[in-house]
Amino acid sequence: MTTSTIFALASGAGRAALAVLRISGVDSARILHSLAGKLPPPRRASLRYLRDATGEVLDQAIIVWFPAPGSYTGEDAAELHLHGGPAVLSGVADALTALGARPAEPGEFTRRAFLHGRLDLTEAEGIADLIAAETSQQRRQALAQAGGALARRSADWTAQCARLLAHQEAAIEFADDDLPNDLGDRARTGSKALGAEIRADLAEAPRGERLRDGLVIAILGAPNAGKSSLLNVLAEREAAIVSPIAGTTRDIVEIRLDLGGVPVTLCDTAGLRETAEAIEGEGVRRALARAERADLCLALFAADVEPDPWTLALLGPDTVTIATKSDLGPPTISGALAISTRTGAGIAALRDTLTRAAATRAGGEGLLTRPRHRAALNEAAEWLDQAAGARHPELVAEALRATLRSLGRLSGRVDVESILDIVFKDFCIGK
Ligand SMILES: Nc1nc2c(ncn2[C@@H]2O[C@H](COP(=O)(O)OP(=O)(O)OP(=O)(O)O)[C@@H](O)[C@H]2O)c(=O)[nH]1
Ligand SMILES: [K+]
Ligand SMILES: [Mg+2]
Repeated sequence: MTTSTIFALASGAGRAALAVLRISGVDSARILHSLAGKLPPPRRASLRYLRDATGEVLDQAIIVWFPAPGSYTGEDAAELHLHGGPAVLSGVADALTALGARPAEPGEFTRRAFLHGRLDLTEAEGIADLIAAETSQQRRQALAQAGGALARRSADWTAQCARLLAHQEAAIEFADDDLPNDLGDRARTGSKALGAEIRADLAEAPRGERLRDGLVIAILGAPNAGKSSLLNVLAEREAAIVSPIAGTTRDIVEIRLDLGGVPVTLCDTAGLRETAEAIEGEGVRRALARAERADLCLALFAADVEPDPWTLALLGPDTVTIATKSDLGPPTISGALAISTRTGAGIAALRDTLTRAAATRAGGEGLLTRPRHRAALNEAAEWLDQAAGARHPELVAEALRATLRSLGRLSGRVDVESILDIVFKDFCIGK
């Protein structure tokens, strides 16, 4: 299927104690042999001198030989555990190129693993997510997907659907016989049940997608409400400029937070007010746009001023009302969580509230983690509705075949070329 032999640095770039270089493809054995001498036993680490064609020693390295099919890609493959210096890496890369290997494209190792049936598309996506995971919950979700949680579910749906189709086709086949024949009814009721099963998982899809993407929380309020001060307290560093001058913040300032395992982008925004000043006006426009896109807004009202109409207009189910500067007096708005960045009062309670809010929106690992999954399964569920409602046996069978195609798109068994590029473009080189 693939004729070239590829190589790439599988570990991080830059000077390091070790660097792991990975090789995969039909020429791996020959290349490893000319670089390091006689091949070591499969999957056993051996210490070797690596030499180029002139016999010059490039490094002393640990090498591991993975003959096909027992490798990550399913092809003949090898790993070189080198000393992580730039001259070692360039020397070995030059030697590999001279021996006929070429640098890998991003995600090419995993793409080959997919093509050789080592993993399905959802497992490949899980690996990309695992590499990108920043929090413990993201890691758990990615590990489950890489370990085949969605692949197994999708294989189960596919098997159920194939069985329904077989019943339906049998019903068509034996329609003229005198045999009692409820197979067609079974296919229709089974389609309905399978559709309901898929829809139950679809209902949970937003959580998995949100955990993968992370939540966006925006801080909003009038100028001097204490937005930047709050961002700095939650970030535990001076990320944004704080000053007594109203209209200090103009650009959106973003920091990353880990709220109980849910990754969050917290955004500080320009104070909301009517302004003739062009730059501040643009800041207000951006603040409102961010509020629109945010999963959650923190609406801030300072104790020393009356609530402003701009911030009041934002209140709703996805806002947390916060009374700031509680050291200056009682809240001016009811139902608010009172905080003071000056004394630290209410900050721990706010952190708890935010962690709970994050957990309801993205907490717990989800089975479906990408819009691609949702699209394929929505399509499958719609075809199952058609199968359940169709009168003509041929139409039931046709709808079930379409369901199989939609499910195949999820695992990557049909329409492969069109989805491969979308999935593997997110990968890093060496994976
Ligand atoms: N007394 C008191 N002052 C505070 C508190 N939090 C912030 N301030 C002060 O309020 C002023 C404005 O704070 P910022 O954090 O810059 O307010 P902001 O909402 O970001 O303001 P803009 O960016 O201009 O919209 C600063 O002088 C802060 O020191 C607080 O809890 N108590
Ligand atoms: K300010
Ligand atoms: Mg500010």
